[in-house]
Amino acid sequence: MKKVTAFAPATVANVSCGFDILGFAIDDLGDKVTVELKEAVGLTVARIEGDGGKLPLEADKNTCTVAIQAMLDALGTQKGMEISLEKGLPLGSGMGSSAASAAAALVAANELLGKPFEKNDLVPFAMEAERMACGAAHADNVAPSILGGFVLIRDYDHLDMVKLPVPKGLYCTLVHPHLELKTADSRSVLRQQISLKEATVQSGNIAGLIAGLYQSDYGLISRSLKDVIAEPSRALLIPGFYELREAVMDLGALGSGISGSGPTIFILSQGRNTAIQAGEASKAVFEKIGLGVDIYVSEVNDRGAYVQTP
Ligand SMILES: Nc1ncnc2c1ncn2[C@@H]1O[C@H](COP(=O)(O)OP(=O)(O)O)[C@@H](O)[C@H]1O
Ligand SMILES: N[C@@H](CCOP(=O)(O)O)C(=O)O
Repeated sequence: MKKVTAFAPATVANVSCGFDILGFAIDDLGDKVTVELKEAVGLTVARIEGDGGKLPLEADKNTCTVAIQAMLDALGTQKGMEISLEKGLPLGSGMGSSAASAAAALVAANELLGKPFEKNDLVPFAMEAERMACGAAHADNVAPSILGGFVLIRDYDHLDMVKLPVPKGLYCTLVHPHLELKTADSRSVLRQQISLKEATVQSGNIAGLIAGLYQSDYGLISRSLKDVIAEPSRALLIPGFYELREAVMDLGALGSGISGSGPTIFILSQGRNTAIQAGEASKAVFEKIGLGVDIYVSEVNDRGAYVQTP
């Protein structure tokens, strides 16, 4: 085998109360990466489609190649590989765009090398790509993009990751306003200190959300979708954020929050109908503001990144 293509999905990081420690994967929407073995040692990005010419071709600046290089370094080997990227995700969207490219590249390269790594082991390599792209090696996009489902990162020092159960009938609506927000920029607006009271509130909510997922307790999930750490600073960067919340809660959604670092907003609902209605209500909110939006409705994707058969 000389050439492998893999797909990796979009992700919602943080999920309100889980700043940097929780994320889940979305169906269908994502990036596709083809990796081809070459004689001459070195990694090259040959083609990128769907990025409007915005992404770097340099191997040390593209998340595909940075992630693969980290994997080759761990193997203590060098290879010749040519990468082609089909960008399915908008940049700086809060849907884990940089992460999906890295995840797809790693799954393709790992397959090409005869699978020296389990999927779990690929996560630290993708984190190196996140470090390069947004200044922090956070795993809450790359882990769910690679592994699928809801993934909790309990601890970064030992990269202790836990895949959580997904209640049947849980749907996500993604509302992507046509704005670009770089993760590095929306990390820079965060407060570096929080009070004891805020830490207590946030811990209660993350614990509640996880218990709610295990018990398929929609009421508990809904009550726990609150963020007192990142949302207060970041919501100011997203017009219509609070109006949207009011509109979707009125029609029975479980909750809404900033997807990753924004500007995309995620809404969780019990059942597809509510998720679709939440999307329509959100569109109306943004139409009033005069801002275009794309709406996606999806279940939680349990598969994560996978190799595509030709
Ligand atoms: N292959 C890639 N795909 C997406 N973004 C990349 C890629 N390589 C480098 N980047 C950089 O990562 C940044 C986008 O990532 P980020 O701000 O984290 O977006 P998102 O919020 O959608 O995850 C951009 O500055 C972009 O230049
Ligand atoms: N935990 C990170 C998640 C960033 O997600 P992205 O999709 O915006 O890259 C953060 O909140 O900064």
